[in-house]
Amino acid sequence: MPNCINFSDVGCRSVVFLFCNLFLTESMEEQELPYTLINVIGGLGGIYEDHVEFLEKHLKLIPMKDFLENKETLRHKIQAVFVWMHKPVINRELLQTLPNLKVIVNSGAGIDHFDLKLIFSFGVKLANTPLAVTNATADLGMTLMLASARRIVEGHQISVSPDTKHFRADWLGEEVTGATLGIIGMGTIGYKVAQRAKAFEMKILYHNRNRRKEADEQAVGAHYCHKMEELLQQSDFVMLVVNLTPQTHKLIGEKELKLMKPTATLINICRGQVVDQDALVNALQNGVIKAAALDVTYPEPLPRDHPLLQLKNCIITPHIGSATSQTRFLMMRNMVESVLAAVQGLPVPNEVQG
Ligand SMILES: O=CC(=O)O
Repeated sequence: MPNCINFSDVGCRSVVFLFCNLFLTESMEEQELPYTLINVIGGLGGIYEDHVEFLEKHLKLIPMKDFLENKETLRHKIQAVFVWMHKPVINRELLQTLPNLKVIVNSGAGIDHFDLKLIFSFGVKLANTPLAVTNATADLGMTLMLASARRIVEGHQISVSPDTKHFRADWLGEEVTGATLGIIGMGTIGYKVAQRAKAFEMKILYHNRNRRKEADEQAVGAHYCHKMEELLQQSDFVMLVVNLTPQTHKLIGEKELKLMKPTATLINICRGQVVDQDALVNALQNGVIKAAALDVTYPEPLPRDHPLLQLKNCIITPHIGSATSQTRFLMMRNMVESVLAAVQGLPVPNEVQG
């Protein structure tokens, strides 16, 4: 029975697919498609083409533009809001406008862009897609670490440059194999990073609010650092994988960067605001640390004249942790599944607890 599935216990992507299939097939037959407001700009233009058929089979999608043009007719019908990629504007006014709203579903794991107290005060549920994004995001963390260590972006630029004199025998990167990786935030994604780093024979340190079970630590050979300072001082690569909360806002600032080795690299795959960006620019310009590799910044994208974009020792990707076709499709399916469960009054998979 779909309402018996505890998705938080499901570790295997294929099992999630299987259960989703059962759930979606049953619910489709029994229910009128739920009216779902979707935060895309202009028609369904912000949705991947190969998602549209699936989405329209299960949900009656109302793009924001259509909603705004026919607010009075639609507002009582909307049961769900589908927040796809863009930062949503879920504010009091919208919540007041939608009296029958049951659930907001968010693509991705991070929910720092929602006012949870406000949403829950309207009796509305919130669901995200934390399981779907773990592998792709951990893969990107490894990609950034390797790309930075081996200077892949510079290497590419040299290779495509018309000036062949750019090839230099003394052009060297750093070895990842055997180096020390400090993971700050050992949730599901942090742990996936550790599993991958183990295969690179890295020494793994981690800092987390709660220490992991001994068996988890042993499985990846990770050593717990109660004090983050200890991890910063010892690591060759420091990877940030925390949720953005008031406690983690600018967690890494001038003081923390100074604790890092001058040969170390900072990798950020969580949220830009976890790092004091001005302090990072200063550290990269003055050799306080060797390099940075960032999938996240603030704002996103950075203004074209931002100093981080001028630095050779900083590589930046445009917040693409979950951006693989497989993961994005799974996220979308998980979100549909949460909408269908909520409108049927069933336990909502991936529901964020208040
Ligand atoms: O940023 C990506 C996510 O929140 O999953």
